[in-house]
Amino acid sequence: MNLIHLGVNIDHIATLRNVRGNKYPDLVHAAAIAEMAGADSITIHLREDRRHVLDRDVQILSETLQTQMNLEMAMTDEMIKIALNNKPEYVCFVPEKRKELTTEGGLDVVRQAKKVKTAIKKLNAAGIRVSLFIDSDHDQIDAATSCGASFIELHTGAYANAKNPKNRQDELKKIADGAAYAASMGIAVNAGHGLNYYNVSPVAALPEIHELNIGHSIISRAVFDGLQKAIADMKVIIQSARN
Ligand SMILES: CC(=O)[C@@H](O)[C@H](O)COP(=O)(O)O
Ligand SMILES: NCC(=O)COP(=O)(O)O
Repeated sequence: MNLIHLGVNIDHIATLRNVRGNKYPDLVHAAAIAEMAGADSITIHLREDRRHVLDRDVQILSETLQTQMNLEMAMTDEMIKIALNNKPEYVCFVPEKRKELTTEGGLDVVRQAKKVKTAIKKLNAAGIRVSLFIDSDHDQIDAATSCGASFIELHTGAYANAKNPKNRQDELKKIADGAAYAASMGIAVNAGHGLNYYNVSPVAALPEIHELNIGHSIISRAVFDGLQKAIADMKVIIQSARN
């Protein structure tokens, strides 16, 4: 069987923690559960605005992860320094816009090929492999290959957000075409963004895809999956206090 890997993105555990400035829910705890459940890698996106994952999380997770860290980040000197200090197995360069709710598009590797190449060289020299989060476009795939990236991650957001079946099918075709083209160029292919329990299967079926990175939908489902027990546990505690 052609195995596919699952990278679990735990950003939104940090969103929940930061909203109250608490110590919980803790990312180390979340990552350990994800790994015990079968995650092949743990993805975290250290955003420049630190809206969820924090520098401290990267540092602690780099000491505790049993699998592999896929550190998503903007391609800036500050972020590259953080990666070099923490040595994740993978860095994935992602474009960031300050006001976006979540990542809106792929990295323009064609336009900044020289900068991408230099950054990849620096990280590779420290033993860190680099992935580029790009749209499914032949020119971008060619540029990623010639810059020396180990992987590309195809942005599945347009597919996931498509409002009608025809658009969704068109977006799926683009991803399928990009995956096949990238494989023919000899570069490994991951994919992710906005994948959920209802839309993931057609993407997972594409044979060239090595790993899917999925976060928001998994963390969201976990809330409902655990809600009944969480309430029952609290009932036991408050009732026991009266006994
Ligand atoms: C690159 C990508 O698709 C995800 O990492 C996404 O950007 C997660 O970041 P947020 O959790 O901040 O949306
Ligand atoms: N790189 C994509 C990712 O990490 C997960 O994104 P999402 O499932 O939270 O949209």
